[in-house]
Amino acid sequence: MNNIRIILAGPRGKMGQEALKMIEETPHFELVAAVDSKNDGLQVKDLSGAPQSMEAPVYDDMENCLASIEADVVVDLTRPDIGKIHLELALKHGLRTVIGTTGFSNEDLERLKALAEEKQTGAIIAPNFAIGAILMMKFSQMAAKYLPDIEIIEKHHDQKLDAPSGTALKTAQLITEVREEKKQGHPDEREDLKGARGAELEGIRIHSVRLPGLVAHQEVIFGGEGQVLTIRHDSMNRTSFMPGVRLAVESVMNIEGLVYGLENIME
Ligand SMILES: NC(=O)C1=CN([C@@H]2O[C@H](COP(=O)(O)OP(=O)(O)OC[C@H]3O[C@@H](n4cnc5c(N)ncnc54)[C@H](O)[C@@H]3O)[C@@H](O)[C@H]2O)C=CC1
Ligand SMILES: O=C(O)C1=N[C@H](C(=O)O)C[C@H](O)C1
Repeated sequence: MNNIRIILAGPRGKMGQEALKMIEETPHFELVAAVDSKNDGLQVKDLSGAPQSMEAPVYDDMENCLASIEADVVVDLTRPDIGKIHLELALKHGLRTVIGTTGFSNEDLERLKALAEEKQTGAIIAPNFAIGAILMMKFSQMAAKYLPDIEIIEKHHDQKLDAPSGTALKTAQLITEVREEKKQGHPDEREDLKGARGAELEGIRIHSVRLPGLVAHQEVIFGGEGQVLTIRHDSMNRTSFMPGVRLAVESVMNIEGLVYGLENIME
């Protein structure tokens, strides 16, 4: 297999540091540059938490990096607002792209899909890279056909910027593919404290918890007459996401167009 040359955006972040280790440990991956919010001109090995063997330049601007560096794939693990911009820039340069940030609207997805097709390149947006979380979403879609009253509780660390999580949104979207929109709870229920019933997507309630000590956790709760089914996934650390990042980088080399969700590339 030829080496896959990677530009990583967000190398100092919690996910970025894990991704650097994963790239270093993968024989056919090669880090050719990193894009950080600062530290232009340094080497990746100079960044805190980076492996000392990584002799790739750091850029503080994605456009400069793309203009200067030959690469195969851009991996973005930055922030919801920045991931979107980086994806568009990378696609315009005809580069393959793996995006771990969330917050893409349906309009964004349509626009970026058209751009990937126009540039005849591939992109993967993965709201969750953990294989267990993908299974949780698939099992939830399966269960929703039979138990259509559903609430989602997602719990994350208190540094998370977006709510609800991309995983909760993707779970709800997958469920809406197999379940009619429905009003849940009592027809006359009221919120005496705003937000008490959580957010709503086609009748599915989504509740977001943010606390120190948490990493990334989700429960999908299905209620039926005399029974409750809970499907739950926990990421205890960020290493849990790395097999999925590796799979996405390898897979994006062979796809054309935009793929939204790792479930679409898992065999
Ligand atoms: N898809 C998935 O499975 C997962 C996705 N995430 C998402 O990945 C992103 C990163 O998560 P964490 O590492 O926990 O966050 P973090 O806050 O620890 O790291 C984000 C990094 O991005 C950098 N950054 C900000 N603006 C930038 C720019 N313009 N250019 C380059 N770098 C920039 C920051 O300096 C920081 O080092 C978040 O959006 C999070 O929601 C996190 C975990 C799993
Ligand atoms: O910000 C995080 O940490 C995570 N973000 C993703 C999301 O929004 O679902 C994936 C995972 O839950 C961790």
